Amino acid sequence: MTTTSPSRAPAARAKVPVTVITGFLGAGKTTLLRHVLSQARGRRIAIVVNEFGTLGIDGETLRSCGVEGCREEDIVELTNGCLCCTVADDFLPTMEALLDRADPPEHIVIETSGLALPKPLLKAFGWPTVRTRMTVDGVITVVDGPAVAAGRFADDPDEIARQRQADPSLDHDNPLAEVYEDQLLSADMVVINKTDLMTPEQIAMVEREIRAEIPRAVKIVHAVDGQVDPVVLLGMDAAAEDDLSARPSHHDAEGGEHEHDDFESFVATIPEQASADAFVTHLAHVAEKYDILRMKGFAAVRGKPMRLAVQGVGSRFRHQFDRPLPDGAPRTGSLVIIGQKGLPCAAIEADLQQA
Ligand SMILES: Nc1nc2c(ncn2[C@@H]2O[C@H](COP(=O)(O)OP(=O)(O)OP(=O)(O)O)[C@@H](O)[C@H]2O)c(=O)[nH]1
Repeated sequence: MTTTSPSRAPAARAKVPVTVITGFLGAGKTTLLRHVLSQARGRRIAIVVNEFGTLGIDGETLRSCGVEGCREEDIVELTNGCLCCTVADDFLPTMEALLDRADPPEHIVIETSGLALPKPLLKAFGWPTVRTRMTVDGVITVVDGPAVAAGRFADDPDEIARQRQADPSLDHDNPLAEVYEDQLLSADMVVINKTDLMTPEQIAMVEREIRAEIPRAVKIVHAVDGQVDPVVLLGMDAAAEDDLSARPSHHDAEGGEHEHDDFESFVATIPEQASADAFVTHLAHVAEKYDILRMKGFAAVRGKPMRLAVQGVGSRFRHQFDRPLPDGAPRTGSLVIIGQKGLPCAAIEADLQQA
């Protein structure tokens, strides 16, 4: 026989489960979220999207997902900076507003920005205004498998040894490694994504590396285009907000301060392009030349009534004509460009003026 404390049961049942999806820039979070929405089977899921960069492209991508039953008002964007820094101002009021709706969501999924450290967000679920009303069902960390296999998030051991002589407290020389590590350490489940671009040996190696990184038993799944059954992703019942000490973070070490000063982003306006393929080839070249981490946005192509959506992670690009450009709209486009601090924005912008 199971016994339940009568005083706890109703409150526990009333809590709305919240799944947090984290993962570095371009790992495939929005793609995974689209898949979840396409498989929602009538379940009322609200989405909160936070982006680094102000164009709101993830929100747009999700809104144009074309999934039946996916309502525009269920997608809320927070573009005022990284969630981990704006918890009290933006995040909590947004969550409360969702819960106060006449038809509150059955499940909320939060997509954090690719540069967010998830721990401050998890801490926010302990705040009195939301603590009794929602719980973190699970933290899903999406990993760009090929990027890990290529050593994108690895430190350089020689460089660390050299820097430690000057500063013994230093534990990373690669700013990407810090963000990646924090995101892994907060996970209840890790999705190794983009396995279509990996050999079985690379997948096994990345899985071993991830297991070595995380001190707890965490489920690891593999995916192509984020296609993991929502039954696996949602309903983990982890109550992560009660388990924060098992999820160490660089944010703790920094005394709760976290400026995103290792990275920078800007928006470039793009003239109408002569050809989609030539444009994307040029973008890949620019990404490579300036070591750009992420580019995403839209462009107009001569003679085409549809808008060209482009997504670049490093120098790997995907593009598609996704929707009609409004009549009379200027035939220019916009791209968000994100890189490490010191990105030569003016030079990149100049290179992108080629039509
Ligand atoms: N080849 C391949 N590409 C993928 C896969 N999953 C996602 N992508 C592509 O990777 C790019 C980035 O995917 P997103 O889902 O936008 O990544 P994200 O993590 O939401 O990106 P940010 O929000 O900018 O951090 C897009 O061009 C996707 O189509 C995959 O499994 N294989």
